[in-house]
Amino acid sequence: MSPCPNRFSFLEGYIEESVDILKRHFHIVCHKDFLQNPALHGPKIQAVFMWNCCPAAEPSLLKSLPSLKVITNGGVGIDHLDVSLINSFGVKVANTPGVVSDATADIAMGLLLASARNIVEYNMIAVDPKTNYVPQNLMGVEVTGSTLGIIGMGDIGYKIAQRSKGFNMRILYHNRNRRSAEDEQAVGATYCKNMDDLLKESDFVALAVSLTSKTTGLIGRRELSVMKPTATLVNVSRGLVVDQDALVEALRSGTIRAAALDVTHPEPLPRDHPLLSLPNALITPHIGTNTFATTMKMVERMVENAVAAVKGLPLPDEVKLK
Ligand SMILES: O=CC(=O)O
Repeated sequence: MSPCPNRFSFLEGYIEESVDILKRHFHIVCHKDFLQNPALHGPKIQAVFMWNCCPAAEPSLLKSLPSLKVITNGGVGIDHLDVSLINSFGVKVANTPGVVSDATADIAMGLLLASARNIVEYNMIAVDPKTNYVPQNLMGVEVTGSTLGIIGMGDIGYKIAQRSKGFNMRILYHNRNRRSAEDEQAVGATYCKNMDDLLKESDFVALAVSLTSKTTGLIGRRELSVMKPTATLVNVSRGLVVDQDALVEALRSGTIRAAALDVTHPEPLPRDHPLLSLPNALITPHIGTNTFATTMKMVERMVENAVAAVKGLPLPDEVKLK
């Protein structure tokens, strides 16, 4: 793609190397600069580049961007965007599916292993010379050969299954649609039409669904009570998929063993949130895609979507309402 200095876009929260990619194709207007003079910048903006932590694309913003062709989101989840509202302004929405799946599946496995084997606690013990090292008091649970239940078997869920196969895990999955027999065989996954069957049998339950009205609160008090008391809940989807109050209660009462969460609601959690002080909750601040390689791939894909929209061409990853 050739440089196109007549294209304008927002910019917020980008690493330097990715800014270079953006600048090859767009003049950049940072969100904070835009806010200082919307009347000057607004009419020129043709593409908004955003992450899910950015301010929402509200009607007042959309009205102030008459030349806008596309909102291009870094990441697969677009639950923070009202696609039909945005489309009603003649603006397309794009995301970056595919390129985020490996890194997100890696984080799911990282959380699973860290929680199972108390890696964070042991790191604290190892670096604190005052602590007595008594491993018997902090036994981990075995990952190899255990049962993993994956809820949401899209690209990310499937990549979690691929990784789990290397740990000789028994893999159960629950998904709106059953995967093909070849997909199931390739990772040795068994379909559970009924989610409770998966919850009852799994030592680890990994959530990899998109957040929709159907998946909001999918794991609540009842579902947690169906899980084994020795089970660990891993969430790399969205915080709202889990009823957090019910989760706190389940972790306190021993209804389940532990939770390892890359996503919460809200993000970040307020400093006094009970989840932050529970010894059996391991929290990371939504870093599923946060590697250099994946970030660069996301930005490249965001740019491809934006350039296509500005040129009036089909978008590689347009989000279309079903
Ligand atoms: O949260 C990350 C994503 O939606 O890709």
